[in-house]
Amino acid sequence: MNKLVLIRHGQSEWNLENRFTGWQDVDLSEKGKAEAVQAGKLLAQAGFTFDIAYTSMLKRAIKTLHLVLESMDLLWIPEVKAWQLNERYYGALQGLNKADTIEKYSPEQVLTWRRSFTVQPPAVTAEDIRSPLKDIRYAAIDPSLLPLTESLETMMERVIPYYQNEISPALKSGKHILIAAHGNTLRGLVKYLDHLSEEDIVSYEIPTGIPLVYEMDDSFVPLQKYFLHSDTIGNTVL
Ligand SMILES: O=C(O)[C@@H](CO)OP(=O)(O)O
Repeated sequence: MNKLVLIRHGQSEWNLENRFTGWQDVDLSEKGKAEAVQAGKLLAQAGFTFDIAYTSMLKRAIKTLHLVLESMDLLWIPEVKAWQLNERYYGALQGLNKADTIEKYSPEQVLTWRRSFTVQPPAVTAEDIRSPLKDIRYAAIDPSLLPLTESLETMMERVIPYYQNEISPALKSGKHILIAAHGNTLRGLVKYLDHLSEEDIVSYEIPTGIPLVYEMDDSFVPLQKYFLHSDTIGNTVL
């Protein structure tokens, strides 16, 4: 049985403050750190091990990965940081409070910005302080690839090719893989792996800091998936 483990970062400071985050590089909250440590303990207890890990260029995912690996005594494994695994770029909404934004526009408008497959939130300008073009960590990347806003659909245009070209070959070579990323990055990956429709993915949510385990057949077709909670251990089917 081939397994692939995905984990959304633990609760971030802006999850806690209910703010649109996207590519803003906010830290984990204390609860988020504890979630990551607990996830690592559960993975170790359930007998998981990893040969390589993939994460984004944002510290909430990187720190989650490190806390998980530290809990598993696997800090030594190779890790790859890829901007393609960054959270969906939330454009000009980044930094705003979600409840205030509902008040200012409407619940329907905010829901559309948050969960529509195709609608992009308002873009930032290239000069905006939040623009990836202003961020040194993306300086080596072709600027035409860097987003100023993204829908789930356009985000998947970077996430899925990265999965197909980098992660899937490693999986097929027999490596045990952990991906520590973000709510929407992982929603996009789940949509791809499970062939979900645009309608189905709208209501699919991924909690912070809970490992999502894919079991795959010999052709790496997903057979089933489950969240690893303490009560899941010993009972791997949800
Ligand atoms: O703010 C964000 O970047 C994301 C994830 O926290 O929020 P949402 O749930 O609205 O996609």
